[in-house]
Amino acid sequence: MAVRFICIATQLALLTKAVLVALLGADLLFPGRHGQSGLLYMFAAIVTSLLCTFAEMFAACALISGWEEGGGGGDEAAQPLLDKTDKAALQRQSTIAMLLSFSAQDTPLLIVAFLAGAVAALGQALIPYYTGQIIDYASIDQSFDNFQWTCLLLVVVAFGTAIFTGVRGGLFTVAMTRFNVRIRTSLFDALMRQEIAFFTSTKTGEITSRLSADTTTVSDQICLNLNVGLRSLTQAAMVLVFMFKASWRLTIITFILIPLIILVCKVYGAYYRELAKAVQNELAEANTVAEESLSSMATVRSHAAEDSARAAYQHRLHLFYKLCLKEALGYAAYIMFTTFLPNAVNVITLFVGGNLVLQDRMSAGSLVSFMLYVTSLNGALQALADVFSAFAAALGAADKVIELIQRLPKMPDPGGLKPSSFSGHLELKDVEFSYPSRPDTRVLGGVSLSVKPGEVVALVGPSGGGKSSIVKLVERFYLPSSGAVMLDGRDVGLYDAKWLKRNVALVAQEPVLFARSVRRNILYGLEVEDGVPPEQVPSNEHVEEAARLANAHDFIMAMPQGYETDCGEKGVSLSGGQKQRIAIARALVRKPTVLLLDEATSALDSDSEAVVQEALDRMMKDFTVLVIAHRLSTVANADRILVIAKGQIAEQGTHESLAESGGLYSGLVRRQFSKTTSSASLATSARGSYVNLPSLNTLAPAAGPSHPSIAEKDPQ
Ligand SMILES: Nc1ncnc2c1ncn2[C@@H]1O[C@H](COP(=O)(O)OP(=O)(O)OP(=O)(O)O)[C@@H](O)[C@H]1O
Repeated sequence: MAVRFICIATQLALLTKAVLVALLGADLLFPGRHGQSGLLYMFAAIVTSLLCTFAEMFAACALISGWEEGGGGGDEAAQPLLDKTDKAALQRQSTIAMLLSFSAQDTPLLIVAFLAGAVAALGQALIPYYTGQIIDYASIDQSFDNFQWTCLLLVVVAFGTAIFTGVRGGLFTVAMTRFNVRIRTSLFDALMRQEIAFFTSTKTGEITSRLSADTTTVSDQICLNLNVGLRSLTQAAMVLVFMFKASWRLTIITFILIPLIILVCKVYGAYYRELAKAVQNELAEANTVAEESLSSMATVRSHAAEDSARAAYQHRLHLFYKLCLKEALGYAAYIMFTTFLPNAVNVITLFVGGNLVLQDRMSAGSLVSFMLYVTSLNGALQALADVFSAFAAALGAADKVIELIQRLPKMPDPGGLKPSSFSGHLELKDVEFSYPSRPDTRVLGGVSLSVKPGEVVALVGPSGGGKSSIVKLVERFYLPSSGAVMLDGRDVGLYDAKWLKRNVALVAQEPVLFARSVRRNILYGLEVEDGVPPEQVPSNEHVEEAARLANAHDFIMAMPQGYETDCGEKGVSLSGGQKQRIAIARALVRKPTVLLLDEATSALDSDSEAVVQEALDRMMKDFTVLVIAHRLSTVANADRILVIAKGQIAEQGTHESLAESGGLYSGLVRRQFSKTTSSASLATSARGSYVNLPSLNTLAPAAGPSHPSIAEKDPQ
């Protein structure tokens, strides 16, 4: 409301100013008819001009900083302006504060850059001044010495201006790069802090778009425009001083255009900001669609879904294109206006200035200087206008980046416990759990279990029963809705995160390797860069020992560069079985006390499975193990078996006791054996003597839900 009031007042002031300027113009064109009233008109016009300018600037700043977005309705006059800010407005202010704090670290650099810019601006203003003098010395005074001396001075000034302009540009580019690195690092740090649920509920394309496109927009646009903005502002200020010196009358005529330009910037800035936000969102959507297909190319290919993937991407690109067209139209209108404006100013100035020269109230050289000043001022103002709209676009992108940087993880920070002795007693006490993305679906309903040190406990049951969710809770990827997950009698959240991940190691269903050497993949999370003291980083011997235990050493040594062989992006250059064995070595090199095995062989073919399983069976003797198992041999060898169905422990006991109980487990075993007979005959005929035991959890219990086969679950 306050901003709107200022706008109305500005319009009234503009009207007053127009009348005053008209009177002043009459005085300039027809001297003497209005006596000394010209001076009075001039002062009045300056005062109103300044008022208009400040009012417009204030309104524009309010708009850009987001105050106005919270406005509208209610008893507005009774409330202070900031009381009416909504979430978006507060976000905008905190965005600006955060951006300033990012730049603050480069203050000395920016000060030097600004000073160099000020000197360059002075030089820019002196060039037209000396140009006018040269014309006067050559045409009116006909003084050859002065002419030559001023030409020399002009060369020196031009040279100095070029040097200081270069220094300013270089320093701002350095500041821009530092800002870029800082904002990306902060964003990446913030992402690393987020809870797992954030990554499952936010599309990866959206996150990477924030990290790549938006941070680039923010850093490039803000720094570049800060540079251009400061340069233009100092240039405009210097030029105005020289303009007044050349002719105060003409200066006032050109001065009337400043509020007009600011008004255009304000309207265009608001429009462009919204549009830029929409364009960025649309691009992020398109990226997400592309990424979904590209990251699952095998699935796309195996379903011959290339056309639908292309159509989905094209549809998104089309929406993006339409928005860009709208943006281009807005930009075209803006460019037309800002191109016409300087020419109009030139014509008016020439007309009035020519009259002043004819009336002997101004020299021809001063008029030439003045025309050059006007060109320079126009350039500076136009650059300021561009800066204004580019800032608006950058702030749109910055809002999203800063929002993400400031996002507080929805998991409490882990504690700092690092006990020197750890027996590995794992307990779940009456744990209830729902995923944050589906709070109404109860995944675990009051699960209590205890795995004693050195014990091997197998979790079996139908797909979707909640087995992996138990493992995720032990890993503290999520918090239980109620109940507690405990290690050695203490809540898992009390332990130091790094300590926990070293003592409780997970071998997941789908191992993920990174584009680095085999050795570094095994050492993942245990390097000096991870904050591990050098003496605690496992040695090469330890890495090889872990690889031997994981049945991985031989195939690693057979690779061209052994442990230094690059695994390729996501481990593409390795087979599923090889990746899984490296993942097992990665768990073993930590020398953990508790091992969590989440169907570590389910995604493998039977040959790989046999090798991996052998490694797992060997490991299980030495650790406290919670294993989600689908091989009968693993389950049968476990000290205890828990059958998890519909989020609860349906049965528990040893293989023998459960098999005889006639319950869910015995049904699973019976069905597995009946399948085994047919699988065995198939397997023996196809591959010799190895028998591929089918998955326990792919066999539906009589009363259990239907569930996909492993082949269906295979994410490819
Ligand atoms: N990230 C998630 N967000 C929401 N729901 C999930 C998530 N992960 C799993 N679920 C749901 O939780 C339930 C239990 O899943 P969970 O993976 O724990 O079962 P499981 O017994 O391990 O199954 P499987 O043997 O197929 O791996 C399922 O209904 C599943 O759809």
